[in-house]
Amino acid sequence: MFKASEGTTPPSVTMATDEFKYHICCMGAGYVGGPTMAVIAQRCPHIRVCVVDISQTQIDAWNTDDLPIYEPGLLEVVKESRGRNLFFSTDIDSEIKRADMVFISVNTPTKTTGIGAGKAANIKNCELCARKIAEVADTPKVVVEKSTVPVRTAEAVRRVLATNDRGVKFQVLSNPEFLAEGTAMPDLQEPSRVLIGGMQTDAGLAAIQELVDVYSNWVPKDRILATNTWSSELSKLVANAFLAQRVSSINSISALCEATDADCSEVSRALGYDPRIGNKFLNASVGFGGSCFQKDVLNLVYICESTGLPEVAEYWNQVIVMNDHQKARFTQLMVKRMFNTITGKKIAVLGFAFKKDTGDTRETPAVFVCKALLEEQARVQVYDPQVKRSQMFIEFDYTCGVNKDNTPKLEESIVTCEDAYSAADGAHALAILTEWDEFKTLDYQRIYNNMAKPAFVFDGRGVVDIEVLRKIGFEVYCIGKSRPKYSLDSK
Ligand SMILES: NC(=O)C1=CN([C@@H]2O[C@H](COP(=O)(O)OP(=O)(O)OC[C@H]3O[C@@H](n4cnc5c(N)ncnc54)[C@H](O)[C@@H]3O)[C@@H](O)[C@H]2O)C=CC1
Ligand SMILES: O=C(O)[C@H]1O[C@H](OP(=O)(O)OP(=O)(O)OC[C@H]2O[C@@H](n3ccc(=O)[nH]c3=O)[C@H](O)[C@@H]2O)[C@H](O)[C@@H](O)[C@@H]1O
Repeated sequence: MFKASEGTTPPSVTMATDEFKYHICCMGAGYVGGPTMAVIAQRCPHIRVCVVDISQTQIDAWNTDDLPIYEPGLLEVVKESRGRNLFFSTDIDSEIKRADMVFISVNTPTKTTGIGAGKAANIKNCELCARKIAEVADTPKVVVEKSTVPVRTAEAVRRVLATNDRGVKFQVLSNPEFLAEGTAMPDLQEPSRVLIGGMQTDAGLAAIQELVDVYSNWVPKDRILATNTWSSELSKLVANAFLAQRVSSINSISALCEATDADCSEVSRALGYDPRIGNKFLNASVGFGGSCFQKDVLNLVYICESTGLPEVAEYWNQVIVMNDHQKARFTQLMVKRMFNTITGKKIAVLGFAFKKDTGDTRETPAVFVCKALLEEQARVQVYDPQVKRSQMFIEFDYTCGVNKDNTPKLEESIVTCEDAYSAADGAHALAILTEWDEFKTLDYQRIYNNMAKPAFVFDGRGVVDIEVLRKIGFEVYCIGKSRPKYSLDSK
């Protein structure tokens, strides 16, 4: 395979498909497949990259400027290469046939039924991709697991690929993705590391080198780590488990800070100066969300249980227990502080996405908090700059099983608003559930003037300046910070 650095002329806009000497196909045009391939296409103009998906709607959106996902900087990168060497298509068979390398970047959600339900990852989509490749391939291919999968999934992928009846040779690599949503573009353009696992045979090592040659078009060599397949697959699960564990650890301490008048951000600051601990990922919050932390930790728990390691499984399960506790603790605090009843009260929810700079709502803490507020018969007025109303209802149903069939008043109890000010209008409390930058600079005096009194703020993201808001007149509660003392305090 050749590289741009070897003096190849970058292709012109009009380069025909068969003029490209190397073809990549990526199965799955989601949060990972789309951005990852956009960056490969941008950094390797000599490679033709095609992202395929079974969803026509998803592919159609990738072919417009209204991309199916919101990610800062993504549209610019897509526009640079789309139609040149980056394509989005539902013609899966043709693109697999043409490809030298096929990435599998499909969703691997937690199983909801059957063996391992609620814990094990469902790799059905990965297997279906492998079956499709086996069915249509008539030339050798390197198949790359980009999806996060249970350790030893490559073994299954290999066996499925071996069912190809034309004697085609495949190599299977593990190349897990470490991007975080909201920062996907810088994470892909300057990755902390690229991990590639493969068989330690001549053919396996050659396949690893083929993928190294793609990444080394822009990633420094010392950040490309080659290893064996199983270590690579497992490292991805462990990386997410360590990150999630860190959030649960600091969240557990946030509860202790609130009980002792210590300040959790000061504790984080003190910890962060120790280079062995590091200062990242120490922000206490209403709980972690996102499509992967819970899924991957539970998958690790399941793998430990299935390999006869119940103590190890229980250790990691506590990360989830603490996260569930943190989400529940937040709403319990709201109800308690608002005189033990929020029935009929209006609560402004600021932020619905699982973190800032994304429109992704999968496993967002906001859905759990809103569900609890609805159970208390509050009226919820939500504002999020990137989440559409329809998406919120999809999330209620998918994550919590709450829909208009079992909750007839759902649609009228959740009001979606154009901005934070209209959400707060007439509200008894603000609940800040996503750390969008714009929530830091809101005109809180204006908000206070239009709220019912006493006006409460429950900050689940450490966004507001507590002292400024208290001076305005708000009663402010912030995760990990000392609480104002009122007669309701038990201490
Ligand atoms: N979302 C994230 O930030 C990260 C996700 N991951 C992992 O990457 C994988 C993909 O995650 P996302 O991109 O978030 O998922 P996603 O749900 O956004 O996208 C997956 C796409 O695959 C498509 N698909 C499913 N089966 C298919 C098939 N047989 N053929 C073609 N397309 C098919 C779906 O239609 C969907 O568009 C998961 O294993 C996840 O754990 C890893 C790192 C970061
Ligand atoms: O496999 C994945 O899907 C990805 O999962 C995470 O990325 P992501 O979930 O997109 O976002 P994070 O920045 O990790 O945040 C996850 C959750 O933890 C929360 N969080 C994060 C950091 C922190 O200090 N406190 C905290 O509450 C965030 O608000 C968010 O809800 C990892 O950071 C990525 O490396 C990984 O590739």
